[in-house]
Amino acid sequence: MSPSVPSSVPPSAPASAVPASPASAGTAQAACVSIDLGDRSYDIHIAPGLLDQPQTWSGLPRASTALIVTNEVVAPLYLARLRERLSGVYGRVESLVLPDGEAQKSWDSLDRIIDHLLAVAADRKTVLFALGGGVIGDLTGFAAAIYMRGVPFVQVPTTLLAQVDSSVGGKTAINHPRGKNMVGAFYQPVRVVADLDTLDTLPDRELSAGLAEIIKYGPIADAAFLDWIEQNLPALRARDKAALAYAVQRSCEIKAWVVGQDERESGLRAILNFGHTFGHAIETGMGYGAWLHGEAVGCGMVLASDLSARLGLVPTAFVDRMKRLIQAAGLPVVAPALGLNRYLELMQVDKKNEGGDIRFVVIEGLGQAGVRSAPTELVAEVLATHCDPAAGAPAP
Ligand SMILES: NC(=O)c1ccc[n+]([C@@H]2O[C@H](COP(=O)([O-])OP(=O)(O)OC[C@H]3O[C@@H](n4cnc5c(N)ncnc54)[C@H](O)[C@@H]3O)[C@@H](O)[C@H]2O)c1
Ligand SMILES: O=C(O)C(=O)C[C@@H](O)[C@H](O)[C@H](O)COP(=O)(O)O
Ligand SMILES: [Zn+2]
Repeated sequence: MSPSVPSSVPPSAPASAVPASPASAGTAQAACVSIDLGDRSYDIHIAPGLLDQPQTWSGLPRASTALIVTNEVVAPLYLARLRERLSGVYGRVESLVLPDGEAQKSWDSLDRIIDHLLAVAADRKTVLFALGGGVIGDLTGFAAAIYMRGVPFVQVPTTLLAQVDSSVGGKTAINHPRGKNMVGAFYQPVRVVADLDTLDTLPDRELSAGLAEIIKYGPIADAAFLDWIEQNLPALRARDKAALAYAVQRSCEIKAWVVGQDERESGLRAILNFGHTFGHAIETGMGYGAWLHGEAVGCGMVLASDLSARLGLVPTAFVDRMKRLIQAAGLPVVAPALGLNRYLELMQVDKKNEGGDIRFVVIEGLGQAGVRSAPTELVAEVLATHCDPAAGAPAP
């Protein structure tokens, strides 16, 4: 089955709200994107300054206790401010500060969250707040899904990647040494609060990682957005707030539109995995954290674009276009030489696979994606073209 994208992607924001070029740089527009999932529907709030506004935190599920889960990098930056706001809402505001890094998406960290909840006698109404990037979001979301069979949680994403992707859609997980996100649950947050001002403190390398997932939405669903990203890449890299606001909003609109139709990835949702079959293999094969998720996805999109071309679905000019854009975003475009057999072994556990066939998200035309298996010889050609033994981990 090939879940191609239907022709009607969600309409773009009104032209007046879209920064058309770097010349129109300015202040960010506040936006609210809704994700329509029946009784699991929720809003994604996107604006600068949200963290400190009392109204951001009103209307959440009532409870006596809130637990903020964050990490050692984010806590000194934002924990006190979130705690202050939440203490006006909840009688007791607890916090748990974990170490930083992709390696924390583990049984051990999950156990620490569950143990902390039990130690503070958190009841089944306790609300969890995931304050941080995708690692904290995926981990806290999974803890929320399983603690007492499910407690509400709020995503407070503080990386670009988390604001445009991981905080939205309810995929929660931890990693396994054999594969990314291998243990997890579909479990939706009750709200997403994306304060654009938190991006001010993000290192450049992490900003680029977020750009990878933004770029992804163009070829899979919205050719006009791909054009816009190309034109506005310098503004995005310079952290122009209006450009970032639009990129976050448009990414969330597209993701909400996809997830609203296929919450549990029975078909269409798989297009959000463009670049991820190769990308997850790179992350796992290199050891979690050596390549950032966004870096591996960026490079993975180059390989998946080339595979699309070799399958005769897009012209080679499209591969060159994607490679140029990904490189210009500050992302690696040369994959590590793990060897064909190791790549195949790693991709053999991909969640999209069916009946032993490795399946890739391919581009079938600008703004349209599908999921297909490919002859091993073509995969080998792609790897031979884009892997280099000199491509170690990207420089921190
Ligand atoms: N659930 C999903 O749908 C989904 C989607 C995409 C990615 N993911 C997952 O997300 C993870 C990657 O997320 P990520 O890129 O946010 O990585 P991350 O969570 O590791 O954050 C990146 C780095 O930035 C730091 N940081 C966070 N906010 C900061 C801020 N405002 N200022 C300064 N530093 C800050 C973090 O401590 C970390 O060092 C991966 O595990 C990936 O698998 C999940
Ligand atoms: O939300 C989705 O669906 C995605 O595929 C988004 C991806 O960017 C994200 O990395 C996700 O965690 C990958 O999911 P997985 O099912 O391939 O582990
Ligand atoms: Zn991803």
